[in-house]
Amino acid sequence: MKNIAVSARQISASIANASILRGIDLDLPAGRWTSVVGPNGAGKSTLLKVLAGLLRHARVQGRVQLLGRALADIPARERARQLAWLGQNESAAEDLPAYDVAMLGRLPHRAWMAPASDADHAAVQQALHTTQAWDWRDRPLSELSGGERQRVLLARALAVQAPVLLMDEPLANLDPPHQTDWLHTVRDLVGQGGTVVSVLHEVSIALQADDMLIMAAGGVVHHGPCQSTATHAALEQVFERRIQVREIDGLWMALPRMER
Ligand SMILES: Nc1ncnc2c1ncn2[C@@H]1O[C@H](COP(=O)(O)OP(=O)(O)OP(=O)(O)O)[C@@H](O)[C@H]1O
Repeated sequence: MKNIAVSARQISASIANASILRGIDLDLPAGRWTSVVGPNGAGKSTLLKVLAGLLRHARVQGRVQLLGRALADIPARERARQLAWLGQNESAAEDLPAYDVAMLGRLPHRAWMAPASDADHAAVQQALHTTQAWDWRDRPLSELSGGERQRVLLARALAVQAPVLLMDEPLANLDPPHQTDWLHTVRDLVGQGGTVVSVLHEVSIALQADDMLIMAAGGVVHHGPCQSTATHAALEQVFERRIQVREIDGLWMALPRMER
């Protein structure tokens, strides 16, 4: 049987009496990258927040397990070591230098008020080099461009060195070469046994994942391998056949469908 990193049973969520997620069941295998795609408003970000235990202002029903334990039973610090999070349009400590922002990812590893250890500095340095954000480590977050800022926030998530990494639109503001770098970073993490779940609007990048979770109207309409024709058909369907999935140079890509 596959090792399951994150599982959800009968997840429903409502905010201000509006139903946002409806009866979601899923098992996300460990050591794989799952991309979550679907139209605007489908509930992707909400689902990711539920999986991370971050949806406090909503009424959430159902059960989430992280690495075989009920998420609600895992103490906050331990959870923060096991599950790293990169949110969408996240506000962060804007006045802090990039290095210190990335160091925030090490907080779950540090004793209260303890100085950063050699291991903490090594993790932060490695993360900032991985996202190519090392050169502006001394600059405050508020002075960075959108893409530079995103790479620092990604470094913060990587610095946690958690076995499970959830990311909501991690490619926001990243230029194409850094999108490719992100792809390689995720592949490396998964190659080392990590589990990555990412909400993506860049469908061609999402198709490079191992598995794809396709959402619409608060539910999961398909969950399967990115290579499978059933996944490609579900993808074209959920986007109203306004995209088409094609193989180019051995890679599955989503292209706009030009005929109307
Ligand atoms: N705080 C909130 N109050 C009311 N409705 C909300 C709130 N947050 C989300 N929603 C609604 O829940 C639905 C799902 O939102 P969610 O952000 O999860 O969608 P999404 O699939 O991530 O969308 P997008 O692709 O546009 O980012 C949307 O209709 C949204 O308007």
